[in-house]
Amino acid sequence: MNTTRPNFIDQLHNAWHTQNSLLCVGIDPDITKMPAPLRDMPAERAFFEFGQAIIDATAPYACSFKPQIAYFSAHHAEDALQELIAYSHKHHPHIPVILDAKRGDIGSTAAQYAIEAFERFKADAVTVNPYMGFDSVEPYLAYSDKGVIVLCRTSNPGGSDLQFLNVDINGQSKPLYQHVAHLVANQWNATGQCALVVGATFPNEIKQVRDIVGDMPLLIPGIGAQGGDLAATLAAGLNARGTGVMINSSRAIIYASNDEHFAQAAAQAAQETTIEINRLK
Ligand SMILES: O=C(O)c1cc(=O)[nH]c(=O)n1[C@@H]1O[C@H](COP(=O)(O)O)[C@@H](O)[C@H]1O
Repeated sequence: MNTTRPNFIDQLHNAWHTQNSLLCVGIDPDITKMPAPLRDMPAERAFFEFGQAIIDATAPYACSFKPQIAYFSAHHAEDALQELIAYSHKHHPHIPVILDAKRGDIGSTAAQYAIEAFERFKADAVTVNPYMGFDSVEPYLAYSDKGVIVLCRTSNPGGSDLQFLNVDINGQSKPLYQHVAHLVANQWNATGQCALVVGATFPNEIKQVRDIVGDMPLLIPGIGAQGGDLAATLAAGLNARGTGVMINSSRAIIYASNDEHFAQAAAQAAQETTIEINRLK
């Protein structure tokens, strides 16, 4: 369970300040959107080269990286993901890497997923689904220096199917996502390693969550390709210190261009997004 990486929450606070950035660069490699020379390579090699170029190009503008595991595992490219995270740790050690896996299962299986995230991939944090309750999240919390980022109010339209249902807690009715925010803030986060996912497509709900969780970090996907409102998101999500958020953008940055200058285009998109975030905050 030992790792030489610093504690995720400390890394994040450090990156917010030293990088002057609240931008999380999402790494969702899709071979069909890559430049021609990469499309012609075996997936494993293409994913690593693409990811490496994106990481190097966007590192000056990022507070975190978030590779999405499905893009790799769907194409038998988990080794490329592992290599990419090792590359990021080596060349950009001050930038935390979040493994977006959205895991959720009974404790014994969750323990294996935790090994996968933290020992195999050596991620600094992982996204998890709270639907199966506390014992499904506990195995990740056993890694005390790692971040555990719990889905709360997701960015997709279907998130409302369950997360918006009212639940009765001690005679008080509230939407399920608010109950998740309360649970994580008041019970699951005893070790201070938790964060929550809230979508930029729902700024009103981000505000509700921020009011419940105090300064807890929020991972906020949904700007860029999903059309979330950046200004409203920042107004709702920043904590009292003007930080507290990882504003994720994936496709709008990594596919800013699909010609041979894709990395330069990604750097420019990341820089512009960071400048815009800093202007609005
Ligand atoms: O946990 C996530 O990262 C996540 C949660 C959520 O509610 N919505 C959401 O889009 N995501 C992820 O964030 C990324 C968004 O990508 P773009 O829409 O291309 O910026 C994808 O990797 C999604 O899987």
